[in-house]
Amino acid sequence: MSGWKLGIIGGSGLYALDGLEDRREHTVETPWGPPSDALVSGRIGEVELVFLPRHGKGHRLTPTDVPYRANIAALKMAGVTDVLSISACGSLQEQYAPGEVVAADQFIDRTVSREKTFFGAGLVGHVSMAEPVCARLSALAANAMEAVGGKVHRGGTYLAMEGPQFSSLAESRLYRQWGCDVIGMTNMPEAKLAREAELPYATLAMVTDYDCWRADTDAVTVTNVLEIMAQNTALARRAILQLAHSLNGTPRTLSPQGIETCLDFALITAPDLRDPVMIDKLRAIAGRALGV
Ligand SMILES: CSC[C@H]1O[C@H](OP(=O)(O)O)[C@H](O)[C@@H]1O
Ligand SMILES: Nc1ncnc2[nH]cnc12
Repeated sequence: MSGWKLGIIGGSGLYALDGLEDRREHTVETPWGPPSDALVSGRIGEVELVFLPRHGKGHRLTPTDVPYRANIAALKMAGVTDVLSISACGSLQEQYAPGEVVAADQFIDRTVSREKTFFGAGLVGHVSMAEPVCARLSALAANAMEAVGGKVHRGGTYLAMEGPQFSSLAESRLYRQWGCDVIGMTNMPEAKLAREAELPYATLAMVTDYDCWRADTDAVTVTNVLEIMAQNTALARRAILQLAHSLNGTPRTLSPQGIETCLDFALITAPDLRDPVMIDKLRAIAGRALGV
């Protein structure tokens, strides 16, 4: 086998992934509860994939209610090596038109009502989020998206808002002044949790609308988003399969950014004072670093 096992988190409009060989569905449980839905696993040649619809099939979960910790833990427990998010997003800049893709590499987290860490009392950890995205995975995903005809902008800042309401005009203008490129409701704390689980993470943010800041363009609605996402989804599916095809024959090596060992520099609680219950719970995502 190539050693690649891609975890794919499908966002709005992407609730299933066809075309996998040896397709299986597993209902799983994690120490943080059940993930958004059953995991669907399969392979393309030698590359394994595990698909999870972020909002559940039929889009049952709000961005606030998505069980981000359980989702990342379920993918880690399934043995995935890398996590690629596919997300709908609003454009905050003229140059990102609906139908195009931003391979975002930075985030601003404005979410306020979510569990954002696996750590806690009895086992404290602080990972670096200076480079929140795995540059290698992001480039591979961007290449795959371009190979199937997508227009990709490499790099960009994704503003994660709480939602579920879309932004006011004043907020949208503020985020533009901050230099943000796209806006969505889900990539945080997902990217933070992936890092805590030592999983390389990247996102293809698929532009569906111009939010509400652009003169003479109607403000975003779910109807606009789903209309564009219907076209984007076909492209996203092709890009995922292309990514897997492109990795066949390339044995996986560790991420050049050291993401798979980042907890070596993150755990601060004195070993003899660590809470055994927390250690046991964290075994699922941090067993390597904890030596359990
Ligand atoms: C249906 S529009 C708003 C919704 O779409 C995006 O979700 P995802 O990132 O899972 O594609 C956005 O973040 C909101 O959750
Ligand atoms: N304009 C927008 N704001 C937040 N999330 C979105 N998802 C898609 N479009 C969005």
